[in-house]
Amino acid sequence: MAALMHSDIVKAPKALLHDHLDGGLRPATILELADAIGHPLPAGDPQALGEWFVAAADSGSLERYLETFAHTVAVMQTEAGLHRVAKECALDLSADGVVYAEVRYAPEQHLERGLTLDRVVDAVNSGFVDGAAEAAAQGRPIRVGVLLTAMRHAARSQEIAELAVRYRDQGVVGFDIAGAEAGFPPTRHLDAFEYLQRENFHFTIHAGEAFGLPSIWQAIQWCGADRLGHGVRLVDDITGHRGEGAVLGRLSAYVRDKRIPLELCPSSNVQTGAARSIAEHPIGLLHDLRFRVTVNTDNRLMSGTSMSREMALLCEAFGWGWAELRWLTINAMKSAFIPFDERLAIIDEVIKPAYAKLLA
Ligand SMILES: O=c1[nH]cnc2c1ncn2[C@H]1C[C@H](O)[C@@H](CO)O1
Ligand SMILES: [Zn+2]
Repeated sequence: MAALMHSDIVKAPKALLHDHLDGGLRPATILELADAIGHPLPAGDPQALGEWFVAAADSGSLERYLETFAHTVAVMQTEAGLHRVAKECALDLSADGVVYAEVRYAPEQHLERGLTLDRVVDAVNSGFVDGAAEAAAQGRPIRVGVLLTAMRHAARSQEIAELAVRYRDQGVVGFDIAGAEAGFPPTRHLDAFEYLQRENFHFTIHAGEAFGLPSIWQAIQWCGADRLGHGVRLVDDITGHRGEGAVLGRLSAYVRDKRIPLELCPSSNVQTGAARSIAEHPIGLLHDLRFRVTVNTDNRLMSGTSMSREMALLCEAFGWGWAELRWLTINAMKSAFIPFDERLAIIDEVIKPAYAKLLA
């Protein structure tokens, strides 16, 4: 059977758990916002700027990949800029057929022009509300939940964790830490994670992307992460290959037994060197071994991608079809940070009926 086409996949409902707000701007918007504040950019038209981001992020190193965010974060320092970026994010995801998205960003990176943390969160939230309302009016409803990220090299995780909890009834559904992984273990932020656990709050941790098993082990066993951002290096704890009786070590077995969700981001991993190619991406093995695998975009701008494109690439590389896309989508929805009854409603009322038709 021919691989599913991108245009088919756009029409299917999708759930996205790992998408950075500051990694998903429209190039045209960056140009306009940068012009208004006099921020110099490496290219002068939307096409060339989009290509510049992908090429610069295609670096083979997480540290260099992260340098490209200087240009997106620079134009997200005002309420109007943040509102616009969030609104367009909701619209772009819904146009791609995403029905549920958790979008993350680090409020502490948006204070350069005098905003407070609360004003940053308010501006982003209102942008998402307006974008979701417009998407619904266009007949493509989307639910957006926000994750607040703390930067792992900085020292504001406790403050950001408290901010997330304060906004838990106003659109913020979880917490995360991101940034360079090597040299910045998750246990540096143990106080924040312990606080979040006492508050019965949800969090994910970027771990096992640029650094290996110790980072994943700390995220799960010291910090108590609900999910793993990437977690792709978990394969270092699995011996053997696809279809050849792979053997799980203690940590990978624990992650699988506990159904800890993996937020895998195939294109991003190829760009930062965490995987050699999509075809060689560990998602094939992790799928075969029935880990709780989810597919994500990470940074749509830096990877020139979308949920539908990531899925199309996987269908092409692994011969996957609607059955696998349904499995991935339900895995993601089961792993979302919104309440159980709301997750179930999206699975039963939106995802299952749509995939039943596609599979028929
Ligand atoms: O894949 C990633 N790994 C670690 N950090 C990341 C990744 N993608 C984005 N970030 C960082 C850069 C952003 O400025 C920050 C908040 O979204 O998170
Ligand atoms: Zn990420």
